Amino acid sequence: MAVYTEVTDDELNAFIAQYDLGAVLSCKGIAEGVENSNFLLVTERGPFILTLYEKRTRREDLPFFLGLMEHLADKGIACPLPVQGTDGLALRELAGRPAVIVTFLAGMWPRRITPHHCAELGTALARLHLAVADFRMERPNALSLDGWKDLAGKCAPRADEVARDLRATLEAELAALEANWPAGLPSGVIHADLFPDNVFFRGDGLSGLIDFYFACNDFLAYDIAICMNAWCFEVDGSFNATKARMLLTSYQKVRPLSPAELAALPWLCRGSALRFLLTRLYDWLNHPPGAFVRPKDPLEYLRKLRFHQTVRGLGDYALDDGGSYQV
Ligand SMILES: Nc1ncnc2c1ncn2[C@@H]1O[C@H](COP(=O)(O)OP(=O)(O)OP(=O)(O)O)[C@@H](O)[C@H]1O
Ligand SMILES: N[C@@H](CCO)C(=O)O
Repeated sequence: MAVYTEVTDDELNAFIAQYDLGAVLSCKGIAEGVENSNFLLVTERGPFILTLYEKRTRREDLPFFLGLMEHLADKGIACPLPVQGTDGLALRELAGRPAVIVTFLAGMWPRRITPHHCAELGTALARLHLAVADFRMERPNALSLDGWKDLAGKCAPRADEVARDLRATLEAELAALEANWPAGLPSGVIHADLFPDNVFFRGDGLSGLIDFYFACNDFLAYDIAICMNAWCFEVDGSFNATKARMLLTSYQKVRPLSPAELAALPWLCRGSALRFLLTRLYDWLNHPPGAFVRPKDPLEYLRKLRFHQTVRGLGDYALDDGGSYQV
């Protein structure tokens, strides 16, 4: 489970004493997630989430992530809000890790994705992209072309243990992406990890977005490509064009895409597939034996990459009308 760092009762009580949250009633590790240690913390003021930031989340990026959540909440986007201590600070230290308490968001992430979920997602993603237009902090995407090359280099010696010719596939794909990666598309802050487990629903309605710890500046349409990969494939590996249409149509009702953004989607989907293939492959090859967290399957993203490699244009996604299908 995703609790890499244990917290003693004494440490927790001393930590909570810095907030106006009353006494701790309970604090339980949350099994979901793979990146950070998360606890459901219940105090006399109600439920909160306590997060201790682990390996991939760099301390120097935390003011960007916390500032972004505050900005989004201020704009009416339902997302966790960092809780400040009595000294006005939200970011502090616990058990040797940077740590933050954020507000608890009610809802459940969808286990079985329907086209309706994708429509709700499209609306929320477009609203997010509009809401960040005046967010002034910046964070370059460390997991774009240069970051992929770095990860591919680290994985190369053992990549073929995971799939036949994977090393050569990665090298060829990196070269293709380098030659074809789009330039000049509308950019801004993107979520960059908006998988189903980061999107909460209450009943049929989307109730909030969580986990902004990969957010960064990049092409806005790249966020759509990440969502197409994470939401629009079935467990048997097939691409579900209806889900992608719902996603694109509802996104475009809030923020229409330019022809250049639509045309770039196949390459953005390839890049996004490679990004998650590489981080999963790295974790697969490097997770400590006996660790509680089960690394995610890199081959799922190799299959998605292979699908996108066959795509020559939006027509191959059955999206040649740019997803202007009426929901
Ligand atoms: N603000 C919140 N309100 C309610 N539940 C939350 C909140 N933040 C996190 N959780 C719970 O904790 C789980 C893990 O959180 P999160 O996705 O942020 O962790 P992570 O380790 O960064 O995961 P990931 O693998 O998605 O990057 C979520 O699936 C959810 O159940
Ligand atoms: N969403 C990521 C894990 C969290 O960073 C994945 O599924 O690979």
